[in-house]
Amino acid sequence: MRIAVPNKGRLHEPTIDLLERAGLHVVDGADRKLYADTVDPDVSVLFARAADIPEYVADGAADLGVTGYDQVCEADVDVTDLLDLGYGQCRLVLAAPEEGDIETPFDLDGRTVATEFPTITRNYFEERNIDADIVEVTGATELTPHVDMADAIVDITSTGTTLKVNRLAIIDEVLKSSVRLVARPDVADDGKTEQIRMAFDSVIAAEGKRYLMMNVPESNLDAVREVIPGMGGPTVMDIAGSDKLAVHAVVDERDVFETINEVKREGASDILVTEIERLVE
Ligand SMILES: Nc1ncnc2c1ncn2[C@@H]1O[C@H](COP(=O)(O)OP(=O)(O)OP(=O)(O)O)[C@@H](O)[C@H]1O
Ligand SMILES: O=P(O)(O)OC[C@H]1O[C@H](OP(=O)(O)OP(=O)(O)O)[C@H](O)[C@@H]1O
Ligand SMILES: [Mg+2]
Repeated sequence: MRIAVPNKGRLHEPTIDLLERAGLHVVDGADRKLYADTVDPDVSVLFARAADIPEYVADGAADLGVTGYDQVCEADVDVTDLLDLGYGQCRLVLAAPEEGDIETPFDLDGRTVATEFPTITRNYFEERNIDADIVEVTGATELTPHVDMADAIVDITSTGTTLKVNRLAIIDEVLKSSVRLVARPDVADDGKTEQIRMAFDSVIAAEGKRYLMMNVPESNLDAVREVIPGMGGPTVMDIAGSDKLAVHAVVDERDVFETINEVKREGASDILVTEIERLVE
């Protein structure tokens, strides 16, 4: 099974990090290498541009791919969206100069729109019966309205800083995006694919969770149970030679502070908090 992952850009590092945490450590993935093995002999990695990944998966150069949903839509190929990986969150928006006369998408009838996403943009205007002229650019899209190349743009925004600096206002949201795990349809139901999807899913499930361990006098167990917001209730174990019980629970990171104070009040001691790498439900 070969997974295509971004070779550079903002999605590269978080994707390598995700592979690591999912237990698919990349072996000898030196800079500029095209392929690398992972610790799993059945899984290798292909490094490619984020924009090329959907095509590579559809064509069979890779079986699975990790890339932005915007790139999946733009490529317009037949791949199956298996899992939202949660990072790389951004929006594709239609934007025009703040001081201009464009206030709605319909003001772009007979006008020009520059974008790195011509397919998505064309579909957007066609669905609304707006006859806009699409100009494809490969970067610095935000500049085009200021050099008379376009009347508006369709581009990515997340914090909004780039639009603001370039005095552009959002007219409409075209698409919401985040990074996805995609598969070629013929391997989407494969056992190995499911293993990889589950491994990624377990990493996402563990995010923002902590593992809480403590010792509790047997007589206080019910009171401690009451205050632990853990998933599916805590695990309770006997401690040999002690009248205390070991209580373990998975708790939301934001509840840890409050929970520790409460269980201490109910007689818990030797409290340990650890990070969770993966959580398979
Ligand atoms: N500002 C942003 N915030 C969040 N996600 C973003 C942002 N810009 C891009 N992305 C996501 O990351 C993907 C790849 O963008 P990135 O800029 O890393 O690649 P690239 O532009 O192909 O790389 P490069 O510019 O180095 O050639 C986009 O398709 C989108 O899904
Ligand atoms: O809303 P913001 O937080 O300002 O982000 C938006 C910017 O981020 C992306 O560019 P990137 O930084 O990837 O540079 P690039 O044009 O070289 O790809 C995108 O093309 C926008 O220009
Ligand atoms: Mg970019």
